[in-house]
Amino acid sequence: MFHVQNLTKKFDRTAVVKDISFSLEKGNCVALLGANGAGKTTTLRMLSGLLKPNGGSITFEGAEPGADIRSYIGYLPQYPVFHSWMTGKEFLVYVGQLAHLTKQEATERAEYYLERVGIANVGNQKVGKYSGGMKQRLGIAQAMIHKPKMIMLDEPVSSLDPIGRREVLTLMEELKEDTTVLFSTHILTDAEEISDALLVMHHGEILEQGSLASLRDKYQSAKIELAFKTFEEEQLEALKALPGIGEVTANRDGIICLVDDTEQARQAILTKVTQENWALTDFSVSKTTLEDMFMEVVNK
Ligand SMILES: Nc1ncnc2c1ncn2[C@@H]1O[C@H](COP(=O)(O)OP(=O)(O)OP(=O)(O)O)[C@@H](O)[C@H]1O
Repeated sequence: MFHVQNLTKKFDRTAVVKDISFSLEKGNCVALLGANGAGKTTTLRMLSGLLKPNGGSITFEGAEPGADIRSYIGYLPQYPVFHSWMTGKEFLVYVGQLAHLTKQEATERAEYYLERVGIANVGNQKVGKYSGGMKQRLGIAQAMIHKPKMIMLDEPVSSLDPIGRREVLTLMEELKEDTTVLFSTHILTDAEEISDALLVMHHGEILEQGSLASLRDKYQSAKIELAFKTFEEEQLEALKALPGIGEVTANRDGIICLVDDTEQARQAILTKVTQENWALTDFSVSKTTLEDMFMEVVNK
């Protein structure tokens, strides 16, 4: 329902978003995942109509040709500015009127969205007294007030404490019943927890995209993690030579073996450990995580 084609942005002569293309399905919650400086904010600002691209197109299915896309999109910036002397309700009525609603419509919507995002009880309190989590909820209500087809949230939970973070993540997951949600994050577990699909951005490019399930299918593999009381380089080499084992890497916590055949690899490792009398302190069989996938994609 929403298509981005060959979108590019340059600052001076440096391209920070490089020819990116993707589509979003209606009613999905999609994470734009990338490290600091990857180009996420620049992308969201272009998609929300705040920044002019140097090239490419953004289209909504069913939109009038040449229509202002801002009426289809709600946007919550990474550092939203609220008028702290206003109450939450006054603020929403104000932004509703800026979005060309009548005062009565804006008031009705303000009441509805205060309820929808779970802060109706503090709607008549000054925003200056809100916690970080309440402010983000108010920011989401502000982005929804004109009933957009899609909302874009830039790092919506990165400044919140664990409780606020949980509340806002749950709310975002619920919101896809009302609208499509695109949010940026550098936190892999947040993306994994609530999104249906991922766009993996690195140095201005979308390196990988797809549903969480399809990316898991493509990248997820079994792994065996080992730790020894003392670690020698020869152990690494010996493990690499065993049957059923793919790539072997060492980090400060131990050794990670990606395995092609879990049972064969498990038996081969344990036999080798016994034969060599290596002092094994940890042994676990698991699956690679989204973080492993991210590292694989960005290091390709
Ligand atoms: N107005 C600007 N002028 C020049 N360079 C800019 C401007 N805005 C962003 N950049 C550069 O573009 C690159 C991408 O920045 P952007 O803020 O889009 O990344 P990000 O993925 O959102 O990072 P973060 O997670 O740190 O917010 C960075 O190298 C940044 O320094």
